[in-house]
Amino acid sequence: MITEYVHYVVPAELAGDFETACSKAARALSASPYCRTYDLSRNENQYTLRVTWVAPQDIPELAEYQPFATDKRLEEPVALAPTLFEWAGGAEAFDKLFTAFYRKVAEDPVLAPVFAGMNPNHPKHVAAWLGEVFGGPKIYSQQHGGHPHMISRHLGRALTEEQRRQWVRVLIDTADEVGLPSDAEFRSAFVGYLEWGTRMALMFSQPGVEATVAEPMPTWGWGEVRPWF
Ligand code: HEM
Repeated sequence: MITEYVHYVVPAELAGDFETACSKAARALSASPYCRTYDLSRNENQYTLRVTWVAPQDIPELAEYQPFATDKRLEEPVALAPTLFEWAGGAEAFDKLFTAFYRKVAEDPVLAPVFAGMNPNHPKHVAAWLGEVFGGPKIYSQQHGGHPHMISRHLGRALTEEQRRQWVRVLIDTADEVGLPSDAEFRSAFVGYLEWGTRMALMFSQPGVEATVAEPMPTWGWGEVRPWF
């Protein structure tokens, strides 16, 4: 495992082009089996790209922006925090969570009608989605159509705030029931993603919304609080 940092100084008039190139690079990073996490931070006209690679080969360049790269370095992480996927218990934990969740959904007066025509493999697909977002294998991207497919499954559904809240509430109850880690750090990251993800799903589902489906998979990390390990 290795972390790459690239520091860029980009003139204001090229900031838009730079960010477009970064979105393109994000899609490549998201699809790369060698890339574990990435993020881009900005401070006025300075950007820092941080990428954690499984192996140091296959590192793509933002070629046209190399002239603006002022510093590039590779670091062996001293102690890399486990991914949320690993901390949660891996693929088995996510399968267990969503199998139990959709059993409860079928009995829930608010959610059952929404999922009445659900594909029987839906729980497995959502488990693969969340596992990948949380740093697990890129199964949803490689086998289930990735971000475009997930977004397209919500388009036009006109979900309501009541349904969104109930989805979150039932999933949190299920997480307790199946014994997902209950430490404050994991739960804060978990609930943070659920809040973000469900609000995005609600937004994309509204009538007339045309989503940019070609966005890369989101990746979720520990956020402000890291685990004690
Ligand atoms: C963090 C939030 C969410 C995530 C990660 C998520 C994930 C997904 C994924 C991955 C799919 C496509 C499954 C496939 O590939 O077959 C999907 C479909 C769907 N989602 Fe969501 N979803 C979220 C929020 C919601 C909410 C809040 C609702 C409604 C209350 C909802 C309703 C649906 C429905 C009805 C489908 C289609 C199910 C089917 O026919 O198979 N989703 N969702």
